[in-house]
Amino acid sequence: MAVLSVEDLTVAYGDHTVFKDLSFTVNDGDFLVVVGENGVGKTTLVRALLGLVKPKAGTVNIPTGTRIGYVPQFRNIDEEYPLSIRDFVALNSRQSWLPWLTGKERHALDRMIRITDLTPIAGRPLGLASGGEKQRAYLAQALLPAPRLLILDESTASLDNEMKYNLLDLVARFQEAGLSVMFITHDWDLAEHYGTRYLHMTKDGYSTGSIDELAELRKETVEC
Ligand SMILES: Nc1ncnc2c1ncn2[C@@H]1O[C@H](COP(=O)(O)OP(=O)(O)OP(=O)(O)O)[C@@H](O)[C@H]1O
Repeated sequence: MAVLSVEDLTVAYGDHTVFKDLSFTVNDGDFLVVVGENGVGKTTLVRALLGLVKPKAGTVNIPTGTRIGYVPQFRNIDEEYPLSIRDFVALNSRQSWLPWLTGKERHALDRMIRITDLTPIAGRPLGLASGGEKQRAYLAQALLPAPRLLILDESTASLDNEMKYNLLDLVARFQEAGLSVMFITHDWDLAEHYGTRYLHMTKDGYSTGSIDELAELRKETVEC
């Protein structure tokens, strides 16, 4: 079943059309990798999917009640940031109106912290965490409400290779359990390793298809 289907989507900032007539679908359990050069509109697409920019034309269809988790491209967390890793992850946990966490919420939080290997450092201020630890905390926060679709915008860009694979292995475990993933990246190796489908955006248009087709496309493309 489709978690997300985009039809003939056109987004512009003023007179500047970023992309035009874009159509693709993400089904349950898909790992869609979105690749393309700087400035082709990958982040703009995510913003349109999240309702942060209004499309000029076309539609974004997401079944009612679908939860979306989102890990953005940049976050400025400075060293003074006061929340612990645990409290930061917990910001996304409150499902009830109560000002404190219920037993069930606390249980889900502890479980997520464990799965994302944050237990030994959960009490540490987020601002003092390493880049990789921060990424795991952002991921844990996004996954806590059990989204059906997770959008990762360049979430591995600042990590070394081993950390990139660690983080995405974690994401892949959730995908095996049914999560759909949309991963924006410049890294075609990562895209081929984890993706099941691809969306390649260019200045002149786009293509989409299975991950095997991405491997073919890669041979013909200079940008990777
Ligand atoms: N708020 C805005 N107002 C006007 N133009 C914008 C705005 N945000 C982005 N743009 C422009 O839209 C185009 C697409 O930007 P976007 O950030 O979506 O590209 P991208 O593919 O994510 O790039 P990158 O890979 O460098 O992150 C760029 O030309 C950018 O300058």
